[in-house]
Amino acid sequence: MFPPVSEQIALLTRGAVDLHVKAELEARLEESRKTGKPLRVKAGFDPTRPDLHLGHAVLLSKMRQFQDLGHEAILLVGEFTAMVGDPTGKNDARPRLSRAEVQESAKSYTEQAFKILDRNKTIIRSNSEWLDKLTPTDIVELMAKMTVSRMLERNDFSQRFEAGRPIYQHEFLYPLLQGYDSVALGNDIELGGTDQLFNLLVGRDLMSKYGQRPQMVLTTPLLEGIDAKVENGVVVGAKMSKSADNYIGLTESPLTMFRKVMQIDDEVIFRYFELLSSLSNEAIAKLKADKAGGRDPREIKALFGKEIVTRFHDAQAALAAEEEFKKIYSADAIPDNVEEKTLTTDGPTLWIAKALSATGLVKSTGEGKRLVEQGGVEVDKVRITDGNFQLERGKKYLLRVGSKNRRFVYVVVAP
Ligand SMILES: Nc1ncnc2c1ncn2[C@@H]1O[C@H](COP(=O)(O)OP(=O)(O)OP(=O)(O)O)[C@@H](O)[C@H]1O
Repeated sequence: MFPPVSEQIALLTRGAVDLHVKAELEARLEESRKTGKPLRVKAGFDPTRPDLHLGHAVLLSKMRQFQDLGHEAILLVGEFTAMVGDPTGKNDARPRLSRAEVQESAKSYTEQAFKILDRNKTIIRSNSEWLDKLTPTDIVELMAKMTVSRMLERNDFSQRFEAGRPIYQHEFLYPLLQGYDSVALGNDIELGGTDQLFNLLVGRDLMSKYGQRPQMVLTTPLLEGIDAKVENGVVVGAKMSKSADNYIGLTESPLTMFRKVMQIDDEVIFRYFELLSSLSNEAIAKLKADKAGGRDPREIKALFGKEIVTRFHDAQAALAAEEEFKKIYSADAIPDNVEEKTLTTDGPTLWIAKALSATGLVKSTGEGKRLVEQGGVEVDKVRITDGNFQLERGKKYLLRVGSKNRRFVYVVVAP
């Protein structure tokens, strides 16, 4: 019932960063073919915020591959652990959430996960099922299985410790509780982003210490946010996350998704192709060569934008989003619904900075003047850089600010 092991390995290891135990994975896949028992694959998400984004899609897509090969996916909702707060990558302890907040987020995000996972082949479990029931004795036993020095091996903890920043006791509990989830589930493998490696390995250790067969661990790359850049050939930037506001959410509208894709750096877009596109490596290499050969990078980004909108909405929405985007944002396009405002002036003319601030395109005349001098303003499609530029009474002008997020207003200066 399962495809040959070599085929499964080829697919599952594509794009995986750490696979600690490739030989073990081969052996367990072999075993599952013999017994007909699927591997049980765990991935945990803490419902700290109600939305999933393309970064999460990297992990969920790997999970989906396991499902497509006939294995069993366990989507572990970290209801309990979200209240503790994962210290991974954090300089400070996270704010802790209430149960009601967590339950609300959990509902929306399991639904969103089914945009990628096969609903009929997914088991959803919440770690409140077992963690709520742990007694103080159980917790002492759990804590006795890990040393403080092992915890301090973790970069974010050791850095905080050395810098004299507080590490609270409950933060040490987090990896233990996440690991205990694996003990409770008895899964064969756990998936996570590379930032989760420490937590996943704690789970592996704990399973052995509780006398179970230890889980295998497979991590997937972290997708950088839409604000990432390339420096010396390397993608640099924070990982995509809601808190950094550099994300593309799985439920965002087709136009928003498409617009955000078009905002991505011309080089960084290839990272998105590699991690999320269904194009083959050869096809992606060809796009890179096209770009080097002078192909307009916007065309390449639009290909990715359409693929993503098609995946999370549909093909028709993707075409419509591209059309709409061109209308609003392409070089000379003026959108259909530009507002018109009539402004009055006491003098013979109206100062451009005043017009910009009166229409709300900028917050103050100071900001307006600066923006003009920096070249961020067009009047009737012509860029102006004179901070004292004047508009004449009785005339109508089209003002535009911004380059990526362009905004327009028609201004009529009252006679
Ligand atoms: N940008 C990303 N790219 C790839 N994987 C990601 C990304 N962000 C989160 N993940 C992975 O998704 C899983 C669930 O992450 P989770 O929802 O707990 O978010 P998180 O990493 O704690 O984000 P945040 O710090 O914004 O709350 C983890 O395995 C994590 O590594």
